[in-house]
Amino acid sequence: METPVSRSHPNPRHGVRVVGKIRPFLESEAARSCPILMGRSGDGHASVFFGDQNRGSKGSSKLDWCYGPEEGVNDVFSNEVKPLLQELLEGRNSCVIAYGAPGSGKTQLIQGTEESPGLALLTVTDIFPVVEELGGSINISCYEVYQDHVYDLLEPKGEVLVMEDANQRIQLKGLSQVPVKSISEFKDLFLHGCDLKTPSQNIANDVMVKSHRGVIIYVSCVDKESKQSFVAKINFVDLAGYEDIKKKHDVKCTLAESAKVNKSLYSLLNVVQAVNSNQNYVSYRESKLTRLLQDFISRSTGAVLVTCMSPVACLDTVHAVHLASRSCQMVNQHHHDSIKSSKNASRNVPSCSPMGRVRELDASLKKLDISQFGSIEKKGYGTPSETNRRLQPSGNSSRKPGSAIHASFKKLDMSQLGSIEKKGPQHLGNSLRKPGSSVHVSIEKINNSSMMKGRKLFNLKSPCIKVEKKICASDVGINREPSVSDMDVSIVNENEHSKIDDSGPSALEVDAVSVNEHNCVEGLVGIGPALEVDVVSANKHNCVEGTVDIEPAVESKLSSDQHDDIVENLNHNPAFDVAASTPLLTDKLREISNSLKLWSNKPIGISTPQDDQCKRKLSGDTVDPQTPVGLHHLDYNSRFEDVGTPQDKWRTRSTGLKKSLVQECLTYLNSANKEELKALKGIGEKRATYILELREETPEPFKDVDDLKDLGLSSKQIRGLMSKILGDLKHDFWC
Ligand SMILES: Nc1ncnc2c1ncn2[C@@H]1O[C@H](COP(=O)(O)OP(=O)(O)OP(=O)(O)O)[C@@H](O)[C@H]1O
Repeated sequence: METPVSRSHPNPRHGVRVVGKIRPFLESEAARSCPILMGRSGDGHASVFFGDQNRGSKGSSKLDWCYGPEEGVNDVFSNEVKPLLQELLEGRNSCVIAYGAPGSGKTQLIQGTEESPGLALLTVTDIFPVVEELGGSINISCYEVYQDHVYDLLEPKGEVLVMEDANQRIQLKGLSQVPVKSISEFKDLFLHGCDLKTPSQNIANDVMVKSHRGVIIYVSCVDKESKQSFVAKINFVDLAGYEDIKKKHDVKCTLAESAKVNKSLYSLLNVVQAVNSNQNYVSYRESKLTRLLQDFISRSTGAVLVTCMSPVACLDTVHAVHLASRSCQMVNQHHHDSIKSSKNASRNVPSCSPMGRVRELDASLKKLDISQFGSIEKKGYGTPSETNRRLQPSGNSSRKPGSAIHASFKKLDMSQLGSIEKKGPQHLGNSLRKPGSSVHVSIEKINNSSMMKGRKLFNLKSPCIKVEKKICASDVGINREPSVSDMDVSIVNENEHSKIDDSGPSALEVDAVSVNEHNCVEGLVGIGPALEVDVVSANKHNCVEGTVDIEPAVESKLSSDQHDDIVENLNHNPAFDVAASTPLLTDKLREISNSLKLWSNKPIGISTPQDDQCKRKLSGDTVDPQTPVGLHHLDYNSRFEDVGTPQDKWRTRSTGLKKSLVQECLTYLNSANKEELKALKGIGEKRATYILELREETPEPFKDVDDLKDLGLSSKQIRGLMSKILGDLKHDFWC
């Protein structure tokens, strides 16, 4: 273990720091080999190494910082928690989360013991005198999240409801707040009061359960300067242990229980990642845990997620740290910057739209350290140097301001999980392009059966080329900042190997394209109405990896055999195993599969003007791609209206129909009067009154089906409720 390096404090402390803490060896572990090692850099970051035997699942992970076994809880407190307390006393919420595999020291870190206090007790000890001096007070709540339900640990009653008020603050209805008048009172309540039989144990009949537990410390004070009173809170969360549910299972808790725990942990890490990469949409609603933490984890609050590790590497720990690593600030900083510039460059799709959200979520995948997915690297591709040689530009590489970029992506081999190779770059010389001229990006996706292709010409009021990495500015010589927002390509990062072309009519659109130093295209690529490639990123071997989402084809359709082949390939791709522990990727794979199914189900009656060209390209001829003529005039409706059986049309529309029916139900619940509400299945006097109360706080409290869970309704009850509403609507319609 190396000597500690002093850690830099980001200032101000916003977002979530993801740090590691390796606990000391226990007696039983001392004799064992394969310790976890760490390295810390002078610029305030750390890497955790897992040793040779874990190399298969990636030998190291980056974190925002890491504390070694020789460092105590006090070190974590002074470096990570103290800066948050400063903010707490100024009225800002914050949060400290202990995450990790079972037995990694989470409870010891958060709760500790009388002799060796954890972070929560150290916090109260630290702030108590200050709050007293300010004439303020401290209250606490202790809770447990078990199977996506929240329970009070200090005054156990029914379930605690997690709700959002009119100011979009989270209210924990039914969670008691107990005043604490001294540090010893806090100790009694926190260390001993919560150790009685918990609600989850009651539910599970005394069986050992896996649940998240937390203590919220509320500080009520009067601001010295403004003389205004405020309540700020800090939440200490001891998460249930992350466990690979595929391995031989602990008989004490069920598989379903572990799966639920992992799901909530994934959703938490997704939230942390979204916050740290400054995404517009943060999926707090994914689980009760994230909903509960909504007020504590945001860009405007400070938080720290401590990834606890046993000192001996085991697979659960390795996976837990890898997952944490993708959410850390350091890993997401670049992505944050690129999203920011992407937003500046502006696109037609507003980021708050569902598609925008999907794209932002997908974009986050790109910032995964791709070597995590080493197993999906395209084999036989040559070393980076070989690749570079092959990709040397053949023409004059100098580029003038305003010149055009032609990024051509060829060969989408679905069996490689959507690997896209940028082949045969050619420079078209000093193709001058003035502001207002166009960029032609051609996207071509060809698998063995020449699936599809398409391209986009988009107009630029000014060049939108951003120079990055190893690009020599004099070589490129292009304006670095787009000055006009009217452009379809948000970011184009190019290097000296990029190819230029500025011909062809408009057909498809591309969101963001970047080229890394190995001449690989990476970024977020959305291709208009015809195709959809969400995330593409490149690894160091010049292979593009990521998630590819393909929307209904325009030019050709997959036969069911082709579809099965692709799904089969995806299923047999070693990456799929890795994906199982990487929720976003798994979700995307599911989406790919669904999209492909949908696709193969739809007969598309569009002629395939590019067929010949596809064939020519497959046969190896280098031909500049041509935009499908008139493709952009077609919208989905016109494409599907005149083709297929009524059943096909129904399938095409049913998703939209379902969504609108759900929306109808929510609108009904947001507007029905008390009597109408009470006439619904599952809604009695109490719930109807409660809904009306909610409406007073927020005019439309139900925006999502998940919101109905806040009424304490089970999924079955929600289905019954919706059936009743829809039944009534149907009745009204026919009468
Ligand atoms: N800093 C430490 N110093 C000494 N022992 C420690 C330390 N941290 C943890 N331990 C010991 O390691 C063991 C596991 O710790 P702990 O119960 O905190 O893990 P956990 O991650 O909360 O486990 P679980 O997920 O099963 O609740 C305990 O025996 C604890 O005493």
